[in-house]
Amino acid sequence: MYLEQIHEANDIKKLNEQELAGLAEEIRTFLVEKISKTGGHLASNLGVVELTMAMHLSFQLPEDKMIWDVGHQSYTHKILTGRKEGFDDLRKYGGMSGFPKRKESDCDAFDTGHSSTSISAGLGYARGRDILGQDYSVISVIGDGSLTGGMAYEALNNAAEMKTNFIIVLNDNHMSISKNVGGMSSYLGELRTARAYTDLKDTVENVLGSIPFGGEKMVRHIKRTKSSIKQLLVPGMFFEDMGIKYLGPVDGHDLKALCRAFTEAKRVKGPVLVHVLTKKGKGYLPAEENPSRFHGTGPFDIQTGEPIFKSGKDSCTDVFSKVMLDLAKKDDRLVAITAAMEDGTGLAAFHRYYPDRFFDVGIAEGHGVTFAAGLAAAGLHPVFAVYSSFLQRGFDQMIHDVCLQKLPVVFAVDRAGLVGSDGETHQGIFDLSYLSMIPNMTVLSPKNKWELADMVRFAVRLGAPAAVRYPRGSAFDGFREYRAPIEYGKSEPVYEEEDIAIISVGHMFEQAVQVRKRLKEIGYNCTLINARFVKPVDEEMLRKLTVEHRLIVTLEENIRRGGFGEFVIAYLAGLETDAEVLNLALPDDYIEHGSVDLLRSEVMLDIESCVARIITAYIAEESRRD
Ligand SMILES: Cc1ncc(C[n+]2csc(CCOP(=O)(O)OP(=O)(O)O)c2C)c(N)n1
Ligand SMILES: CC(=O)[C@@H](O)[C@H](O)COP(=O)(O)O
Ligand SMILES: [Mg+2]
Repeated sequence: MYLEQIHEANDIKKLNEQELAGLAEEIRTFLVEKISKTGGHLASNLGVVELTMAMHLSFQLPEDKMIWDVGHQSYTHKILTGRKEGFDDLRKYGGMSGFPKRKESDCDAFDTGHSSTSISAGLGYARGRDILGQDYSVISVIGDGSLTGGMAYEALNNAAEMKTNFIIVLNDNHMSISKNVGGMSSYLGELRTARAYTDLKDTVENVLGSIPFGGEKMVRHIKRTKSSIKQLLVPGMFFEDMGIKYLGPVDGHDLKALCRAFTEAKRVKGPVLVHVLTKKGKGYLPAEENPSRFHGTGPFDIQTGEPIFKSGKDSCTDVFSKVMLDLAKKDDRLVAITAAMEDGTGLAAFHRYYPDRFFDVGIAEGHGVTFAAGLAAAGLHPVFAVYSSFLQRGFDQMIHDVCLQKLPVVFAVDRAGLVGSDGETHQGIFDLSYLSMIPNMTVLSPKNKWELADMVRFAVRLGAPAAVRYPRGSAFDGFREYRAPIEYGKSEPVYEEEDIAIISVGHMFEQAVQVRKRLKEIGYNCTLINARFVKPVDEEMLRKLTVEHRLIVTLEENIRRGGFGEFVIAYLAGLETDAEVLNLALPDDYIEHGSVDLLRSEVMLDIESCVARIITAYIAEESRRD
């Protein structure tokens, strides 16, 4: 009933105190109902309902700029800025994004998706405002998990120096996706109990102050000095010492306290950090009890919290998870690294069985890569399991720290290709390009679950930098009998005919089989090769194909630029051959959210489009020859 009164930004300011309490409750019910149907990031959103409401009560939109780190917690912000109808199509193709998008609303000040960017972007806004002589507030909201990312510290360091008015909200729910890790997390843990420090401060001051002859002087001295005692008495010293005013900790579910804190924050000249304590999953018991499971969820039953769709098949992540356990049993030098994604990358079991050989470095992919390089230099066999789009953060480290020294780090690149509903920021569509261009890097991609297992084993044995890339979701379980041992740089012929040859990269194999089947039904002869290696490419195979084929088709779920197909074109251009090459790859663009099937058809990479494009190219090639 209160939600009905929210049609656009700032409408929330029309509600009174009692109505606001009702609104918070309605928002939570709304979120649980909607996300139980569409899936989405539930737990983080339930945790920031009051925080978001307080921000919307305290600031003016779209004039003031709110920047949500990662942005997975921006659902209440979307509701309060007139987008509640969008939740029926949340993260569906053509529907509302699960992250802030400037193109979606003028109240979304900055697009996010990858972690730890909000302070940098906010600071940029704040300085831009100053230079242009404008007057608005900038508020960056960053979680305690995202505060494990290096960019956040680079930005804090810079903010402290710039001294411009800038509000940083630290949403501390004591959780990343899994348990938060690291020294800053422990420090925040101490600040969380700052109530105790405040009490202690009062007690110490009272006791000392009551000492006759000099007690008050001691209190004044303690307050002035930067001693460890002061550290005990003043929470947030880390930030304060840097030059960033610290306010808090504030109960993140107490709307009045939050609004008071923002009023205070607005008065501060220079950067200020408001430390807010929230509970991830608040208000929905299954999410409160298991925030990791409800961090990002598919559709679920509200009563039980159980997922509605359960795939009977192993995911690629499951396969990787099992191989790692098997490898660890035989190789006591094998170590595993994750950047805050132990569940998502399938390393939770490894963590349980081999806690001393497991490292969660926090949301710190760049550090993770160089840390792995160090482990390798020390004689260990590190495997860094990481999502394709997040590994973009470790690009220089792969070049400079791993490959230049030929250190044997294995990259298990999960979520490669289209990931679906997370959209533009999370599609793993650049890795074949950025991995293949690095000297000394070997790049493999499996056609099915058995080959995935074989490739991980191969990569660990290789003793040189190697990446194995595989997609989100179910692993293809066909073609089990095609399991010839992996040979360095060698592809795998699956069907050998003539006229048309399809070279398929990794998980596109399942679709390539279907494409070939259709072509055969129409009357075309068609060879099918599983590339296996994206680097080095099997050049001998390419040369052979040119002899008996008029059209060579490459199929990959990566952008065309710098991908496998582009290499094939360049290589064949250097040979004396008449064979034409058709690259079936992704366009030079960002690809939005939606189901993978829909997205593939949108970019003409679904079965029907591939068949049509191949026939068109073949006919063009025929007429060229005639
Ligand atoms: C660079 C990067 N690495 C990993 C992720 C995946 N990720 C999304 S949210 C999240 C946890 C963030 O924790 P926190 O900031 O505390 O927010 P909370 O979920 O607790 O609300 C992680 C690891 C990401 N989005 N970006
Ligand atoms: C917000 C974020 O970056 C993660 O929560 C991501 O959405 C996880 O994706 P998966 O669902 O593929 O694990
Ligand atoms: Mg958190």
